[in-house]
Amino acid sequence: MTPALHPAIAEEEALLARVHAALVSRKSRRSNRVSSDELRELRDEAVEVRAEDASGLLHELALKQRLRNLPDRFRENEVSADSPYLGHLRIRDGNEVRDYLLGHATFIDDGIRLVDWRVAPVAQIFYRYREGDSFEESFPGRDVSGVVELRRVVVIHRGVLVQILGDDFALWRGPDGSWTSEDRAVFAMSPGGAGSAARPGMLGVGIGEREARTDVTALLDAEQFRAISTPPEEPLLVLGSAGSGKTTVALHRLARLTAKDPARYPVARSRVVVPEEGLARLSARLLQPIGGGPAQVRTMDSAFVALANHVFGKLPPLCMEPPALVSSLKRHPALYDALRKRLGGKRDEDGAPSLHREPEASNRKEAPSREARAEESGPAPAGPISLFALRRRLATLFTDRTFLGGVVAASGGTLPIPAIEDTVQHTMKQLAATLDRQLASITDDERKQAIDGRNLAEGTPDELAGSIDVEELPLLLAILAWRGALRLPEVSHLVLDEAEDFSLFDLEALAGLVRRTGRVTLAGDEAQQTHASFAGWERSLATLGVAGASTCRLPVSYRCPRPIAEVAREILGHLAPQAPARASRDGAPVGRFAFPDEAQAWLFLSGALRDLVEREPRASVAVIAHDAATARRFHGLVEEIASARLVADGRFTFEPGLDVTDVDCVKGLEFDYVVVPDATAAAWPETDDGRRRLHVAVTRASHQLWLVSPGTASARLP
Ligand SMILES: Nc1ncnc2c1ncn2[C@@H]1O[C@H](COP(=O)(O)OP(=O)(O)OP(=O)(O)O)[C@@H](O)[C@H]1O
Repeated sequence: MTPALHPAIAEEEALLARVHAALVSRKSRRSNRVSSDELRELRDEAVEVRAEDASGLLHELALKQRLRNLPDRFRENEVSADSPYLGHLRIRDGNEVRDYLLGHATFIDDGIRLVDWRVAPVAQIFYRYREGDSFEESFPGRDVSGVVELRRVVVIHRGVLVQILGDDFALWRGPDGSWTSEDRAVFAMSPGGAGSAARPGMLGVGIGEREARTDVTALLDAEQFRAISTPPEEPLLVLGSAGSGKTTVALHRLARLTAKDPARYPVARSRVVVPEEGLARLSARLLQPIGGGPAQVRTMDSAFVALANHVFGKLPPLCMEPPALVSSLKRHPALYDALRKRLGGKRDEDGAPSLHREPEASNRKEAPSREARAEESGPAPAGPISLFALRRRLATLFTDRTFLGGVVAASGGTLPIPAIEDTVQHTMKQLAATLDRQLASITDDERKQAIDGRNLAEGTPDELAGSIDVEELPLLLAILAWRGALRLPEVSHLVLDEAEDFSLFDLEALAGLVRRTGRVTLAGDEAQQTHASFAGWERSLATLGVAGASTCRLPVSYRCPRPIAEVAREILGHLAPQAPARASRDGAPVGRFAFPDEAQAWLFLSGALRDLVEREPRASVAVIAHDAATARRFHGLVEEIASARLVADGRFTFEPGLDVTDVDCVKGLEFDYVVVPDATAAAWPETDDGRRRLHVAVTRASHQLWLVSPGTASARLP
């Protein structure tokens, strides 16, 4: 502990004590709030008492009246005594010195100025300047200038000050209450970076020992804050490599603009759409403390089911997991172009039956009036488009080998030829009469059940009869949009995270939510696309209706320490961006282990994991396999570890412990430790897709990565 830093600790502890005292005093004044009856009694008394007693009573009356009228904003935005603020700023303006505390709520009392980072103009100074910098800023109605005398990030956990990060030092309190100092560079992101001298052969760098993490709101860098402060009416695309803070920026932007102008941008009418369940859960958790809790966070599937319900009413049964190639074809830009040519015009061009029917016969829930439609999107079609007719037209195309062959040919090799036959066969099964219809002549219901009580169709190809693929919903909505017939309720702001995974159909449909406003934030990284659906940023933005969106590229990779960032880059090979993001810190070397077969590899690994969760029960550990079946098999080996969870559907709890999962579930997520248990050439092939998927898996680690290869190691591994 550097003795020169003692005054910083004393100063911050004294400040926290003052804040706590002010909070207690505010609370007791509030609990003294008086009812109207009490006030009336006091007033009556004041009229009746003798003159010499009246002044005391009147004073009490005035005080109680004032307490009663405390503004509501203090009631809504409670400052928590457990963690009242996250930053401390001192500025000098001439002879005047002022201290500000930065938090998630406003509290101005007893000489304490605690301001909400989202709305307080002074927050700009905190994010844009460092200690010793002179500043000049324009705040609404005035210009301010001065010098930043002090700028510290603080972590207060359960009411106790546990970390102070100055611009060039880091201090933290150990469990015994003693303080330790470090150079700030070692401490760039979160406590686990310390102890990075771990040997590569040992899993564990001490991350689990500390409980409190620095609030990322206090750590935002100037670039990130600039992106967050983009005017709310401007669409914004946030790019950056894995872990550069894209999600952080997108969600903070949403929280800030909805807090600054809640009437125009009501948070409850804002929407966040992400590809997978895990990221949806994480986004909802991240939004909570920054004031974005009421925003609607949806996975793509659930968002499109809701929108299709709104437009078409009741939907047929949905096939949630169509064969992989069918799904790739239905999300591909080549299909978008081919369908747009066939079905995109206001009139059917190929003499096929009309897709429209008269409004009376429609199953649309809220058919807009013709006048409304004409006003919003030019000439109205003959009537709302019928879901039934639309599906029939699509099914005709999805069983037309010549049409599908054209799509595959136009895909530039990104769709394989078997996608044609897979799509035809799958569509035929969906077109078949449902088993219920085939068995309509059997009247005894019991005879229509299997002996285990399940429906006869369950688990058989008959199950598909009458269903439509969930991927087809955006496609149906996009066709309506092309024909000027898509009417969706507008949202106040739309965030699309992992935007490289949104197909053109998805974007065309979602454009309906922001058609007139363009109020969107997209966050993405082309190196992380895990489907062949990405059509490039330019086309994606144009399809969403925000072709001129501002773009920012975040330059620092915060999540992964340097050794992991380097391995990730080598895995990407020619797909890596020209200018690599700067890794924010060093860390433990990546562990590489090769074994002749799975039995040995996994035996070794399960022992190492058992040790790790015992040693660091507070750490988050993920075993990320290339597919769900491998994850399930590996889980079988560790299931007796109390904190081991198999996560196949993205339902992460974000509790400490061991999650065994697969790469499709983890996009956008982060774990202290990541282990890839099947780092082999077979599991992660040498294709662009294979590289990107392995890259996604390894970049989930914020402290240490292990790659375990049973059999031939992936050639992609350095
Ligand atoms: N300025 C910052 N200082 C320190 N940590 C930061 C900063 N910005 C973001 N982080 C942290 O870096 C990690 C990665 O952030 P985030 O998930 O937003 O990145 P991302 O670019 O969306 O990643 P991915 O591409 O994997 O989805 C998080 O732990 C976040 O809290």
